[in-house]
Amino acid sequence: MKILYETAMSPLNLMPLYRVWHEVILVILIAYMNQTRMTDYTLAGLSESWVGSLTLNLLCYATVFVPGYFLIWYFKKSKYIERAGSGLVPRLITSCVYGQSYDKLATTDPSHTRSLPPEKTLSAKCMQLSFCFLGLQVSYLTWGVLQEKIMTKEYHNSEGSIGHFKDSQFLVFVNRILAFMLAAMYLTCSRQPRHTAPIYKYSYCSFSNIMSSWCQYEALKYVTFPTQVLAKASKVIPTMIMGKIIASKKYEYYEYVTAVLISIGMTLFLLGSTEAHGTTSSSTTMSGVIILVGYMSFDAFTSNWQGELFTQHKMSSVQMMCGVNLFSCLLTTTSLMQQGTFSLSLQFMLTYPAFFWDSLILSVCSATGQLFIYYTISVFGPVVFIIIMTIRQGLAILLSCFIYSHPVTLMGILGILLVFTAIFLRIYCSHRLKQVQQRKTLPDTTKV
Ligand SMILES: Nc1ncnc2c1ncn2[C@@H]1O[C@H](COP(=O)(O)OS(=O)(=O)O)[C@@H](OP(=O)(O)O)[C@H]1O
Repeated sequence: MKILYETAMSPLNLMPLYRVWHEVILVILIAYMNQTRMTDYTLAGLSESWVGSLTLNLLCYATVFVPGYFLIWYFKKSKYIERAGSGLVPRLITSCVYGQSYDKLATTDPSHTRSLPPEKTLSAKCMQLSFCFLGLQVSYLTWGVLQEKIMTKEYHNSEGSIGHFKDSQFLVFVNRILAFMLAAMYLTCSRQPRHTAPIYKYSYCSFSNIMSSWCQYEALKYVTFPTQVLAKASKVIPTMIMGKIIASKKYEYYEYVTAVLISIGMTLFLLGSTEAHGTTSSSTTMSGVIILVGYMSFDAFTSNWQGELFTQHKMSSVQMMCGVNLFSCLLTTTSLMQQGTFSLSLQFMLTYPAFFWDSLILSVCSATGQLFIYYTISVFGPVVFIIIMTIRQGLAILLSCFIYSHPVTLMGILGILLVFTAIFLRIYCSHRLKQVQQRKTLPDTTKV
């Protein structure tokens, strides 16, 4: 049994294992088609229903995750770390599977024994928050405009042909590859804290991030505009619930109350200021509700998991950006290649040079936006980040009302007032709470 296990898991045998996995996928697909009486349909047909398209995507991602899972399991089971040498490959395997223990580093690396930075003053914190807020708004407002342009614009070339680009997964890939390259370049030229997290841990939030993007695009086909607005405007509530599940976080009452007020205010504003365009559906179906719940859960998981990684491993935001995008590139490339759409999108890029330039600017905005995302989560945590992103949706609508001279209704104005009151309340209560806590701890410190 031991010999069988060792032969199967030997690195030399990994290629056949990988091929076997492809065979397994084909068998599952055929079984799926048989079971659902879809034998006459092609894979393209399968991807037309959301369940089919989701199954296809998940199977493609599984070709990365399943071998990865078995490799990690094998290295841990065989206690690889105890016999790992000092070459490049052992170091790489150790970083991917185990990371470097923070305690171990503290004894060897002086940069890890330094004391914590002093607590920032209120005005310094306000400056930092305004920096994150402005950075996220500018990057993602531009990104939103460009994304809509790419997905709706007709592209022309010098030979007179016209084309529409429709593959959102390719856009996600283009955004991630540039972000990964920029982060990797920055890491090689700058001094960074020692990286302690096992690299595979980034794959969880990378997967949830890709899945939340997929759900977001897919949901548009199955839900009415008000349902979609309600889901997007109330993202802060699932984020807090997920924080309780993942990190056992405790929130104060004022945080729950202001989260609900922000959600109600944003819903009123978005419903009061926009018309129901952009959605192809005139009714909300069960499928739509399932996909929206998926969107909110994956989105809430992503930022909370990232927040937890920052807390546990103290990596820099660029290290996080590099790690997450590494897996996002791996997952999206695998899926695009296996579904045969990668070459089609590249072909589109070659045929329509204007599309190349639009995608490049889109990825630059996305990469800048990601820098701000990771910085905001590392300094202020996932809930503040989600509130800023929720406000972004409101600002995007306000901007379009301003550009296209749409009026903002009374309900919209009430919504804005409610959101700002809730934010003010949140800042005020958090400040008051800190003062009370400081007063409580003051007698203890004077005794010492
Ligand atoms: N936590 C975290 N980490 C990394 N990237 C993230 C995160 N949250 C949002 N995003 C990316 O930001 C893009 C906009 O996301 P959303 O449309 O969900 O944001 S929002 O609706 O404005 O709240 C969107 O980019 P694309 O995936 O390229 O569409 C999200 O993937």
